[in-house]
Amino acid sequence: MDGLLTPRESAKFIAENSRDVFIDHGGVRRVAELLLAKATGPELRIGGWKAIHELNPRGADEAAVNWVFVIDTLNFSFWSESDEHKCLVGFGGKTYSGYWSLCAAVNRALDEGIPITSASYYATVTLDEVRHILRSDTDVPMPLIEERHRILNETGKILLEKFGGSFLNCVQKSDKSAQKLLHLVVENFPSYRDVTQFEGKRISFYKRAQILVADTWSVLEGKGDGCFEDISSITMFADYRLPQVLVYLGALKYSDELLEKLLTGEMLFYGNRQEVEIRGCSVWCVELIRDCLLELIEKKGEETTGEINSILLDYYLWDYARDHREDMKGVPFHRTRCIYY
Ligand SMILES: Nc1nc2c(c(CN[C@H]3C=C[C@H](O)[C@@H]3O)cn2[C@@H]2O[C@H](COP(=O)(O)O)[C@@H](O)[C@H]2O)c(=O)[nH]1
Repeated sequence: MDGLLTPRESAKFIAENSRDVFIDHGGVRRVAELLLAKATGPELRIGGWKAIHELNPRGADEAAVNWVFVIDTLNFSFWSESDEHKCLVGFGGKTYSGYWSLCAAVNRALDEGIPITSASYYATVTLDEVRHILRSDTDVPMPLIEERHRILNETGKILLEKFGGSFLNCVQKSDKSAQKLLHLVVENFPSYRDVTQFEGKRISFYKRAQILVADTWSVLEGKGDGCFEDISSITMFADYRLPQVLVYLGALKYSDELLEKLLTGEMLFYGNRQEVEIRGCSVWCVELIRDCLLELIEKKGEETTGEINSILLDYYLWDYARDHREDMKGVPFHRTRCIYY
């Protein structure tokens, strides 16, 4: 699309023109110092994706790549009105909420013999079947079930028509370029087109497309078809958890007016100025944290296992938010109901 800014350009432009969201450079440095202590640990490396998360596939084969594709096609909007009443999914003796409830539901379906990761199945899956597959153990269903059904049918049909029914074919068409894969995804799959406008410019976040590239890189362990030479060009993924944790850690600040609005639980519509500022400033904030961290590692002369990029920082901060849910209770996340994040 002409005049469309890349996610990185969009984030920089938004941060430079934001009125209600601000990056705190002292906070950026403090987060970089927090991460420095982890720089040589198991979290800030590609292997963490499998080692830390039991629901993620163990394999690196075509089935694992197609698991990632269907998960990231549905990877949006898990937040519930009240934290006490939410969708929960039991699997393997554990109970999962939020994003993990989706992974648990997909793994439960596979265990029940439902081929939910096969495009030939989900291209024509019915709404009732999707309701069964994503069913909650509580009386609160997973949000946006109808949209998830529509997107599964749409995405499955396109994968069958254009990529022989397997996302691995799409990956192989990218010639080991993360940017080429990102653009193949957004050009062919409409539900991934996370674009809007800000101050008269057309901006892109591509949150689900970027996390799809990142998760493909992770599931393939950065090897073979997943050896993207430009993987570090992928920015952090603009969801609703990362802003919350960046505010909690002091790297991001909201104006009093915006904070008041979020504390009352008011919804922000997709593309609303303040919603765009929250997402854009969060992406730019993580870029600055990464730059600061790489400087600190340089100064310390520390050897790290492989390059630390925005993907690994994002994964770490997202897991951190999960592990500190209680401590973060006082910091609101922004409530936008949409299919993009
Ligand atoms: N920025 C960013 N956002 C991420 C993820 C993930 C999970 N992905 C990786 C992490 C571990 C696995 O290994 C996956 O590879 C989900 N989300 C978003 O969060 C929201 C759900 O939050 P809660 O309601 O608390 O479950 C929703 O918008 C969802 O889209 C990530 O990593 N980064």
